[in-house]
Amino acid sequence: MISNLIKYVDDHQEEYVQTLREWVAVESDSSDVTKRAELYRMMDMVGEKLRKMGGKVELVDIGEEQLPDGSSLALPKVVTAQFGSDVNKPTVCVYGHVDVQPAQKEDGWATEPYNLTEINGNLYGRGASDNKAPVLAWIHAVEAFKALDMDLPVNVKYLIEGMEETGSNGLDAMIKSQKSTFFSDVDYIIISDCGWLSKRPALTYGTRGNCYFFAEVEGPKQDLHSGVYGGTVIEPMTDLIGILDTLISPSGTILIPGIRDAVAPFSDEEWKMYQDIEFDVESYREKIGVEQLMYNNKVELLAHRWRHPTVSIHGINGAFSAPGTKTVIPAKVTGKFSIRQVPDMDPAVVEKQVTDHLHSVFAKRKSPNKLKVKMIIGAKPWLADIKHSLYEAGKAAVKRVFNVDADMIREGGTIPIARTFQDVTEKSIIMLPIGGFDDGLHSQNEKMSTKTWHYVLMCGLLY
Ligand SMILES: CC(C)C[C@H](NC(=O)CN)C(=O)O
Repeated sequence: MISNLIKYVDDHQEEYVQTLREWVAVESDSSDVTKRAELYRMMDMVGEKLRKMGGKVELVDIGEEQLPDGSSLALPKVVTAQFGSDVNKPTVCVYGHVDVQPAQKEDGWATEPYNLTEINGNLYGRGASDNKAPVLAWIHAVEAFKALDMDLPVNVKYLIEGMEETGSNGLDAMIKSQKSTFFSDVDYIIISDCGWLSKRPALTYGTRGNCYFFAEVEGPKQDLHSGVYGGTVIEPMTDLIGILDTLISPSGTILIPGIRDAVAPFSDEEWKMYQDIEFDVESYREKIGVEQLMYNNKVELLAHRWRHPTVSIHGINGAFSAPGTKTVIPAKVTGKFSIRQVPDMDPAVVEKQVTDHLHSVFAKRKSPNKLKVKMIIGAKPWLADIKHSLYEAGKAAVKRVFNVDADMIREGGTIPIARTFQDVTEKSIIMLPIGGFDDGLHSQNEKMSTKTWHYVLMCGLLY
């Protein structure tokens, strides 16, 4: 009986928050190699949780990653688990990740990022929304059935990884190698690694891809005093900023030749769908805290967020960034930027276009410094068929829990493995967001609302 399940979930709220608190306390930052032990510990905790629920659990070794200094480091194991193997039932596989983006209190957090703190119905902590609470929601859904000794209506598998935030290293190969084993009986894949667009619940049918680049400019043997040497050497930082400035215009036009050639045209049907979505551009602007957006028209804004490519410059390694006034000329600097790409762009083509473009503009500078360009992540975009029965089931579950129709949305961010699931396993995927529109993913004060978490967990039960 669904009412027993809902009562069980209602009665276990405190326990759920406590488990999330324990998970958030683990600094499972996949981009920081010094935190790797924490990431290994996190994967063990996930395995343990699923094992205690009676699942058939494996921690799958996916090999090593090569670090820029030439050394190698073991990737965190991928946790797989299985609940039920009834051939008369469909099998769904829930994918999620438990690694997080970096976070420090000094970045401007109001609370300690790794100490889950509840304020006015929101749970603040790094990874609370991206993606620890959503992973736990799916675990708690099955746990409720098990605890009440109720038969699961479907067989459930889990695939939980620890490298999503750095491009899901090693996971492509694991999925390919397990196509005819772990994935052989999987009918559908569910991902809850995204957020709603507004206060309305949503279903997500597309994500952008991500090509992440390092552009390194190297000059003198060591850092130099700008008073002693300034004016006599061609500075790596000046070169780097010069070439980064040729990537995108102030109004957002990407300047890399050919980059938009493969972008699928924006159809009238899409235009109509975007037009029908309830979305207030002005509150979006206010929430971000900017005076002006690139587009004030709802359709154009959503289109540029979801289905046009863009360039973002993320940082410069080697640059002086402390609060003081060091007067240095850095000897070697690495610019980090990424291109969010959309159907039908291909990361291999983007890699060549970007590399050729940067070398060409650098050559024009006639600088004696050395430029190296490397693509670090090459994750493809993903798009689902919203007419698939998976989306019909999703819409029905949302309608039953929230009593409103789900917004059909796309995601500007990337879930690197989504497209691999689709291409390799040939199974259909649905994204059921368990994050609020204002959760602050990757940002300061990331949070999960207890209400959203609770209600979407119920959607999971009904799904
Ligand atoms: C390739 C990126 C690092 C992936 C990352 N994914 C998410 O945030 C999904 N929760 C992104 O920046 O989009």
